[in-house]
Amino acid sequence: MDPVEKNGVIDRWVKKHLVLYTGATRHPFILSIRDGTIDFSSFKRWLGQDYIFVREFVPFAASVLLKASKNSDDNSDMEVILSGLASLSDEISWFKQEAAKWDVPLSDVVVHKSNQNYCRFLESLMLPAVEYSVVFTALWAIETVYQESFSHCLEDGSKTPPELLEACKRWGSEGFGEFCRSLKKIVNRCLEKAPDEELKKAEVTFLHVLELEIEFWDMSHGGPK
Ligand SMILES: Cc1ncc(CO)c(N)n1
Repeated sequence: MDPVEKNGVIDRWVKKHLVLYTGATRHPFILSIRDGTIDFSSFKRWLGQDYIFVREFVPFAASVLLKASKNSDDNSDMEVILSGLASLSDEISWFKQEAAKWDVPLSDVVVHKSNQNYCRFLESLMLPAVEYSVVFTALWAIETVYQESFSHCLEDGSKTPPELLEACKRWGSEGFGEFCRSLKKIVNRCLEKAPDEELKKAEVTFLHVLELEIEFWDMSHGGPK
């Protein structure tokens, strides 16, 4: 393993903020999928809300792509982000299919407050003035929380209901894990070179993503509406 990856900024931050990080990646909602006790009405609520989130996430990812084309000193960044965007197209189709299967009408989902806050945060990051390393930190964190959460539901010994396996595999699969590792390498490289003030901003952004992810899971968790 290369030394940058082993001792990179990201690993330091994850260690430093482990309680919050674990709060986002081992949330009761995810644990209830893993132990098979999940209430399907919670899953349906998550499905409808996440479809809305993902639609907002597309322009955010596109804004990161735009920044990569202007600011990045490594040509391969763009290819990594582009592959992420391509899978988002597939993901939107999946949400539509899945929603039809579960009878979740996507056309009249009422956007929940926590989701709205999260989408507003994404919008604030799309502004041209927000640094590449800062938005890339957010991109990495957003994807990684899902990767760490859903892969946990696929580990040996988990009792994930068969109906939810496909959802877990979308983000929990080895392929998505590889994508997240590519993102992490890019963030670490950007942060190595970032001035202190920018580094501080990126760390605050990381923490903010973790908080918003926890609120998103909180919103999804619980019994029927
Ligand atoms: C809330 C949320 N966070 C992260 C992801 C991963 O793309 C997602 N689909 N939704």
